[in-house]
Amino acid sequence: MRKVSVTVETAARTAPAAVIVGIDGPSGTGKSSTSKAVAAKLGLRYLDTGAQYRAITWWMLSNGIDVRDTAAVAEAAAKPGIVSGTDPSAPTIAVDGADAAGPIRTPEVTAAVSAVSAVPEVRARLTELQRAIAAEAPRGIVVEGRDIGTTVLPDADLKIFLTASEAARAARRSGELGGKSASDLAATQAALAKRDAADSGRKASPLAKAADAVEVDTTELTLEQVIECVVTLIEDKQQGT
Ligand SMILES: Nc1ncnc2c1ncn2[C@@H]1O[C@H](COP(=O)(O)OP(=O)(O)O)[C@@H](O)[C@H]1O
Ligand SMILES: Nc1ccn([C@@H]2O[C@H](COP(=O)(O)OP(=O)(O)O)[C@@H](O)[C@H]2O)c(=O)n1
Repeated sequence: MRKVSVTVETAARTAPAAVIVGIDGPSGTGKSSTSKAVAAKLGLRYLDTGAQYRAITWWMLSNGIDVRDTAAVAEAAAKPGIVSGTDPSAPTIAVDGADAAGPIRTPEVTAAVSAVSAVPEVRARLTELQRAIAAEAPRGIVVEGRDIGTTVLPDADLKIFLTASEAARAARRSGELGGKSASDLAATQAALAKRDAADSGRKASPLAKAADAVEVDTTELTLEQVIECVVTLIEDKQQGT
C-alpha cells in the first residue's frame, strides 16, 4: 500500500508539464506542415483551427446559407457538430459525424471561409471548442491558426508567428494545387492576398502577431529548417533557458 502511494507521488513529481504552443501566420507560411511535424516529433497533440473554420463554412454552403448574410451565419453557428482528431500523424475533421477532410479544401470553401470566420458567433463557438481541446491534451499540443496567440490561448507557453514573402507563399500554394502556368500562379497569389487582407482586416480577433510571439521568416528556409527551429524553441522553453 505504502509502496504504491510513493510510486504515484514520484510519477506526479517527474511527469513533464503539458506544453501549449500556438503557431499563427498568414496562408502558406508553413503553419500546418510545421505544426504537424513538430507535434509528432515531441509527442504532442495537434490542432488545425483553420480546418474547423473550413468545416463550419462547408456546412453553411451545404445547407444553403448565404455566407454574406452575417445574421444567418450567426444564427446557424451552433448547429453543425464539429469534431477534430488531434493525432499529428493522422489529423481528422468531421462534421455531423461525416469525414469532411476532402470537402473543406475545395475552392468554394476557400473563397467563402473568410466571410464565415469574421462572424463573432462563429469565432466564439470555435474558440471555446479549441480551448477545451487544448486543455485535454495530456502532454501538450501545437495549435495553429490566425488568433491562437492573441485570443484563443493568450497564456500559451510558446507563441510563434510564421511569415514569408507573398511570392514565396503563392509559389508554395500554387505548387500544392498543381498549378503549372504563370497565370495559375498569379491567380493563386491574388486569392491568397485577398484572403489575408480579409483575415487581417476583420474586427473579431483578426490575424495578428501577439506581442510576445517569436517571429520566424520562412521565405529562405526549408521546411526542415523551420521544424528544427520550432523544436529548439520548445525544448528551450521546457528547460527554462
Ligand atoms: N519553408 C518551406 N519551404 C518550402 N515549402 C514549404 C515550406 N513550408 C511549407 N512549405 C510547403 O508550402 C505549402 C503550404 O504549407 P502549409 O504548411 O499548408 O502552410 P499554411 O498552413 O501556413 O497555410 C505546403 O505544400 C508545404 O509543404
Ligand atoms: N484561428 C483561425 C484559423 C483560421 N481562420 C480562418 O480560416 C481560414 C482557413 O484557414 P487555413 O488555416 O485552413 O488556411 P490555409 O491553410 O488555406 O492558409 C483562414 O483564411 C481564416 O479565415 C481563422 O479565422 N482563425
